[in-house]
Amino acid sequence: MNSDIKEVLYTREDIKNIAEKIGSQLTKDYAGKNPLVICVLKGAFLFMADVVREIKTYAEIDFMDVSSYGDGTESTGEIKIIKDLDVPVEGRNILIVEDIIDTGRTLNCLVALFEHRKVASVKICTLLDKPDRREKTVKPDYVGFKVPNEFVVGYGLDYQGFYRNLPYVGILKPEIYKNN
Ligand SMILES: O=P(O)(O)OC[C@H]1O[C@H](OP(=O)(O)OP(=O)(O)O)[C@H](O)[C@@H]1O
Ligand code: HPA
Repeated sequence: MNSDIKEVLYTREDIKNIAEKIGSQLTKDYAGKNPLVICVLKGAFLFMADVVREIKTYAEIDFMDVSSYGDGTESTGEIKIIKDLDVPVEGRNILIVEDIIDTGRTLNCLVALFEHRKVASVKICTLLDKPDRREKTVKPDYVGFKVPNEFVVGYGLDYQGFYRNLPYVGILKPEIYKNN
């Protein structure tokens, strides 16, 4: 699996450090606000686990499974809600935790959905931001790292279901996905 990686961008240590930094900011920003912290499955599961353990104030957590249509390296439009939240969100302060913002379609749709559900506030925390690929407006509030316009995997991010268990973020060798 490691041999499919062209370059390691962020190690587990880098990610641990940035999660601590973001977590301490979130602790300040959300003190007294009882946020609902939402993990967007599946990609955000590891980063979510890191970040919530660094939030030192009351916070509820929930999970949503959304997927862009299609299953290659290109996302193809609208999102599909596979699993919705367990709790109502009207009037809540929502923090969405994501692994990556790429074209922005997923988060653009999700933010619109939460606004439609009349939340008090909605903010975005993402491990990775790939701004060069943006098609839809998304303004992340907490960003771990900006990544170049390359297909990255690991630490939750997949290619066709694999590589999520890599303990780092790396660039996938193009020959891996170009052969498919
Ligand atoms: O900004 P975008 O172009 O919309 O891309 C970002 C989204 O794509 C990935 O999810 P995916 O739909 O592949 O599902 P997964 O999290 O289960 O891997 C990623 O986890 C983000 O949710
Ligand atoms: O670079 C990426 N890697 C994995 N999944 C993704 N979903 C959007 N962009 C990416």
